Amino acid sequence: MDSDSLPPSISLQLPVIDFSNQTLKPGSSKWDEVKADVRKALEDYGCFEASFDKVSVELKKSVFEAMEELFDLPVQTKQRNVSSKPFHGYICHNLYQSLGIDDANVLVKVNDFTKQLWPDHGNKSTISETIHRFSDQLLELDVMVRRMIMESFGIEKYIDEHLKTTNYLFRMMKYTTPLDADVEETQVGLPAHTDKNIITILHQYQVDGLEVKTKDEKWIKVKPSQDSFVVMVGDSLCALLNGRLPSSYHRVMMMGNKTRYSTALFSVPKLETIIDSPEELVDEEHPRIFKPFDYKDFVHFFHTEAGHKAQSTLHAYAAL
Ligand SMILES: O=C(O)CCC(=O)C(=O)O
Ligand SMILES: [Fe+2]
Repeated sequence: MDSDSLPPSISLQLPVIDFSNQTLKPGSSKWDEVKADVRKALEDYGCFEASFDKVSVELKKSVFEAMEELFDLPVQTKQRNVSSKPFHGYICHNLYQSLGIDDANVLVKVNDFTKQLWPDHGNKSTISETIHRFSDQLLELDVMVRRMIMESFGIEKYIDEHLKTTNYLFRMMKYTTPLDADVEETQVGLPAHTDKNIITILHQYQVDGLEVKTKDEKWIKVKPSQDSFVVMVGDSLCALLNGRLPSSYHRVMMMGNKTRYSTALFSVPKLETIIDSPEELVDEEHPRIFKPFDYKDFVHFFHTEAGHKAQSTLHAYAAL
């Protein structure tokens, strides 16, 4: 049987790393300890669960309520969530719907999004503030993880330059199964894929469904938890690191007829950015694996037939 159609193993669990320590500052011994755990977890799984209490339970609840209100809008209204960038706006296929906000850490941009959906706006600025605050707090986790990874591979001198070449896309997802779905039946919410960006930070609201694949082709079911976020390596980070960290292969499987909500903060290379691993990561033991590429062309390739068919878009597109 093709491993993509296998059910998840019940005994496996992702590593959990604690980011709640308020004194987690670069250079501290705690920082170095967490950095080593991050590197190990990402080498082994391409992802881990971060417990991060900076985002309060109340804020998560407000984001959830905002999502309920947003997805309850008529389809024609949701379709006003458009973007000049490909696949950044409203998407709907099968069980999956998603709304996207580019530069969600910039309040004006989040307000533009809510104004697209509610032109007379009214009191919707509270929704913008909620989404902005949530993205802004998660951004701290993204930057900490990226700094740790770059330090760990001895390329921290590039961090400022690297951070300047990326921005943040926030996506809200709703998965709806048919009301009459059999409670025992499993349906594909989102087919197995790797993300194309740098880092993805996912949160699932109460209803599970996220599964990640291990190196030996087993699926791990990620249990939703109040204060944990799943941090994943995307293809662009894998390429930047000359393949030293694998990107996470994951999918969403839906059981029964529960509606599922999730959010994702993606750090994404700006469209014209060239992804190229620094010389420090290339030597005899680690020959260059990928040709330098323009992120825009890579995403474009992903949306071609060859890109969709490939088991690894990154290898099909950029392997030397
Ligand atoms: O909904 C989820 O938990 C996963 C979403 C996802 O993988 C994606 O948007 O790339
Ligand atoms: Fe994904």
